[in-house]
Formats: sequence, C-alpha cells, structure tokens
Amino acid sequence: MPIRSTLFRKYTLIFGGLTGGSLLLSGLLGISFAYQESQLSVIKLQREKAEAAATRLGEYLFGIEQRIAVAAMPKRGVSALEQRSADIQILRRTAAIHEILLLDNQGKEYLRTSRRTADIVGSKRDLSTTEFFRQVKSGRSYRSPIYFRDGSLYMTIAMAVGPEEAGITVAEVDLEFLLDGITRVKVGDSGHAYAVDSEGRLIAHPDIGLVLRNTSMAALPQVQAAIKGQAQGGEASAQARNHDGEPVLTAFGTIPQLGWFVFVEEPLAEAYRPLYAQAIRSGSLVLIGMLLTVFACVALVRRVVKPIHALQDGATLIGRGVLDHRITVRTGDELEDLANGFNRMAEQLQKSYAMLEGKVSERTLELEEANNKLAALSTTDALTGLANRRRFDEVLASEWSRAARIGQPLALGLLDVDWFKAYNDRYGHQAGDECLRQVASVLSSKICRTGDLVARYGGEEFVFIAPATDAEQALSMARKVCQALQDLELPHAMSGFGCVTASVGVASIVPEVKGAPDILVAAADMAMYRAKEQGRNQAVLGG
Ligand SMILES: Nc1nc2c(ncn2[C@@H]2O[C@H](COP(=O)(O)OP(=O)(O)OP(=O)(O)O)[C@@H](O)[C@H]2O)c(=O)[nH]1
Repeated sequence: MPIRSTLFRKYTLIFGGLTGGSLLLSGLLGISFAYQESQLSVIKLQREKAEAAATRLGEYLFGIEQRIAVAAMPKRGVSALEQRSADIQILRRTAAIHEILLLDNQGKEYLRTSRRTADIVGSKRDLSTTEFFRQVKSGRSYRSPIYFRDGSLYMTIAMAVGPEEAGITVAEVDLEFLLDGITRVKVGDSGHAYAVDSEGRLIAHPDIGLVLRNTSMAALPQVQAAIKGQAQGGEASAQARNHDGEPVLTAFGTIPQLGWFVFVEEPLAEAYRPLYAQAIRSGSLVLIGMLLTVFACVALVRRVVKPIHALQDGATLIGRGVLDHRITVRTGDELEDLANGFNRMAEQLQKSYAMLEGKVSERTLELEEANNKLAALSTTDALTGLANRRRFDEVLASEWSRAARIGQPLALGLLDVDWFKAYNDRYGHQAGDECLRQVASVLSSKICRTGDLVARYGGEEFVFIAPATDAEQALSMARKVCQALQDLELPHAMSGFGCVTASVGVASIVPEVKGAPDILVAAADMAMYRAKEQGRNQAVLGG
C-alpha cells in the first residue's frame, strides 16, 4: 500500500499544530485581556483627571465663597454696615472678585466697591426686587447662572451672614480662573478638558472662541448622559464623538456645588496608542514564541524520525540481502532495542547463509568427487585398475588423429595370456583373477613412457598404445614385457614353460588423417595370433 504521509510531516503538523496553536490561543487571550485591562486603566486615568479637575475647580470656587463669607461676617458682635465696609474693601483685592455690593436688609445698596471704579458708599439704590435679594432673604445663599460681559465670564454670589442688620453681601466673581483651571488640564498630547454648566452650555474650553459663542454641548450624548445623571463614574468614560464629530475617549467629573461638569477627552487613536503598541509588542512576542516552538517541534520530530528512517533503510537493505549491514541507532530507548533486534536477526541470517553456503560447497565438492570417481570408474577396469576398453578406444582415436596431424608413428601392442583357460581350470577363477592383476602390473611397469597407455582389452587380453614409436621400438617393448612376465615365474603347471607367459602382437604405422585406427588393431591382432601359432611366449611384429 502506498505511503500517504511521511512521519516527519505528520508529527510536525501534530506537534507544531498543538503547541503552536495553544501558544497562539493563549497569546491572543493574553493580548485580549491585557488590552481590556489597559483600556480600563486608560479610562480610569482619564476619569481621575476629570474628577481631579472638577474637584480643584469646586474647591477653588468654594474657597472664594468662604472668603466672601468671612468678610461678610459681622465683627466684634457689631452689625453696623459701616463697620463691615472695611473688611469688604479688603476682599476686593482678591483677584477673582470683580465687584462687591453690600445691601442693607431692605435691599438698598450701601456700598459698591469695584476693581475698576471708585467705591460708591450709601447710594441707596434699590435692589430689593433682584433674584439674589429674594433668595437670600428666603434664607439661602445665591449663585447666579454664568453670564458674559465684555468678553469675560461672570457669576454672582450673594449671602447673608450674621444678624439681619448685617445686611447682604453680593460678589460678582470673574470666572477667568475656571478657564485657567481647564486649560491646565493636560490629557495626552492633543487631548483637552472643558466644562459645561448644568444645562450643557460650554463655560470653559481651551478654544475660548467656542465659549464666547455661547456654544451648547448638550447635543453630545455623553453630555446629555451626565446631565441626566444616567452616567456615573466609569460608565461615563467611554468612546464617543466630540463636538467636531471626531472619535474620542471621554470622561467627566462633577462639581457638585454648582451642578457643573468637567469633561476630558482625547482622540481615540492617541488614547489607545500605548494599547496598540503593547498589543503589537505582545503579538510580536507570541509570533516569535510560535516560530521558536515550530522550530523546536521540527528539530524534535527530526530527532525522533531520524532513527526510524535508519531502521527503515536498514530493514530494506537487510531485506535485499545485504546481511553485513548494521543499523546504528543510539537513542537509548525502544528504537535502539529494535535496531539491535534487526542487527541480531541480520547476524543470525548471515551465519545461517554462511553455514548453508558451506554445506552447498561441501556437497558440490562431494558431488564433483563422486562424478570424478564415476568418470574414472567408467574408464577403469575394475579387476586390474587399468584403463578399460572404452578409455582405450577414446585414447586410440585421439592419438591416431594427433599422430596423423604431426606425421609421427603410432604403435599398438596386443597381449594375450597363454593357456589361460587351463590356468583357470587348474588354479581356479580367483587365482586367475590374481594372475591377470600380475600381468597388468608387469605391463604397466614396462610400458610407462609419458603418453603411453596400458588397458585391458577384454578377458585375458591386454593392449598398449605407444605414441611416436616405430615398429622396432614397439617390438622391443613387447619383448621386454614377455621377458618380465616370464621372469615373474608365476607357476603354471599346464603351460609348456611351467610359468605364466604371454604372446604379444605389435604393429606401428604413421596414421593418415582419413584412415581408421582399426587397421592398427587388426595388424597387432594378426601378429598376436602369429605369436600364438609360432609357439607362444613371444612378441611378433605385424603390419
Ligand atoms: N580368471 C579369469 N579368467 C578369465 C577372465 N577373462 C577370461 N578368462 C578366461 O580366459 C580363458 C581364455 O581362454 P582361451 O581363449 O581359450 O585361450 P587360452 O586358454 O589362453 O589359450 P591360448 O590363448 O590359445 O593360449 C577363458 O577360459 C576365460 O574364461 C577373467 O577375468 N578372469
């Protein structure tokens, strides 16, 4: 079955996917939480700024009111207006107080002291119909709505301190300090603060032109929410659109004494810039972490897969028969165990093959020997150990051709034991066999030149082939054989010689290529018969 996927790819995907994926997930969650926390802290900071500004302004205004109250307070238990005028004139030196009136308890002006004009004392101007007089007479302090005059922002504060005869103190407060307070609030690089009154009318803004144009911010949802009291604290800090329709992060603080609101706002992109930077930093770290994880996974998987590949390659090689191959795995675990198992198996196979090969070559050798023996047997005479008739025919044919080729004489001798039938009859067949072996031995000892062949021709007949031997030499060799046999003196009572003798016929010719060796055999045979006829125990030359 074809392999669908490699181990390396599979495990890299699994490990890389799991670790990289979980790292990415945890990284994204971390970034998300950090983003939310940072967002909350940015919003909280903004709200604190707004509240601090509101508190500062409220306290400042409260301080002015306190000063007015202290100045308006009757001294040494005396309620006469004259005695308080001096204190009130001192109060005039307070920068934020533009003008102070002292009214008697009927609403008649007793003293008017201003930073720009000379003091007017005892004008008796009737101010009893004014709102501030009515309100103070009813027992409450009075704060007027803000109003513009000569390009400046004012508010009137009226109060009565002490017994009724002490009269009413009315101060016109220049709200310039409000603008200062607002413009001093720093919100990031380009953020700012502004203040609105309880109706949403702009009363302080770094762009004084907006204030002077009597701009209302009441249309802005965040201002509406603040006025309606729907938004409290953190919930009032949120993303919104400013007066110019730009997205901002905004928060507000309340000046409770006045019912005013101080808003701070900062362009959204600027407010969140540290968040984005942090998110990018965290994202980069997650990315680097993921890359490192993936690299680590690849390295780990490669380390795991490498010995498996070594096992795979080794198993393939051993399977192909390379049995001396050894698998090298040094992991110190099951894989190394498996490699060792393969190596042991290969070693075992190698030994078995070697044993098998040894047996095969042993058997082959035995077979060769058997074949050689068989071949020898097929060409050897069992009784005498001489070459047999078949071997004789082969050698005669080849020597005939060779002699014909080189033009040399080839001699052949045919030996027949004399009166051998009688020998058998007299001494028995076994003795006859032994006698034939003796004859063979004599023949072999006399016809022993290199290239000569002695063979048993059949029965008690022997034959020899002598290459490069002429008739005279052949006859001489035959005579020596006859003599040697006679000299052996094997007893033969039935022979006229008293011992075993033989008659030999020899012939020698230079063969012709076209001729047949039969003529040489026939010539020797005829000569042998002639030797018999001539009395036996002799050699006769034929041809
Ligand atoms: N013991 C024994 N006798 C054999 C063997 N081969 C042939 N003979 C005997 O050899 C004898 C040959 O006898 P013949 O052919 O009559 O010749 P001969 O008796 O030798 O007489 P001449 O050849 O005329 O001298 C036979 O009696 C065969 O049985 C053999 O292998 N062993």
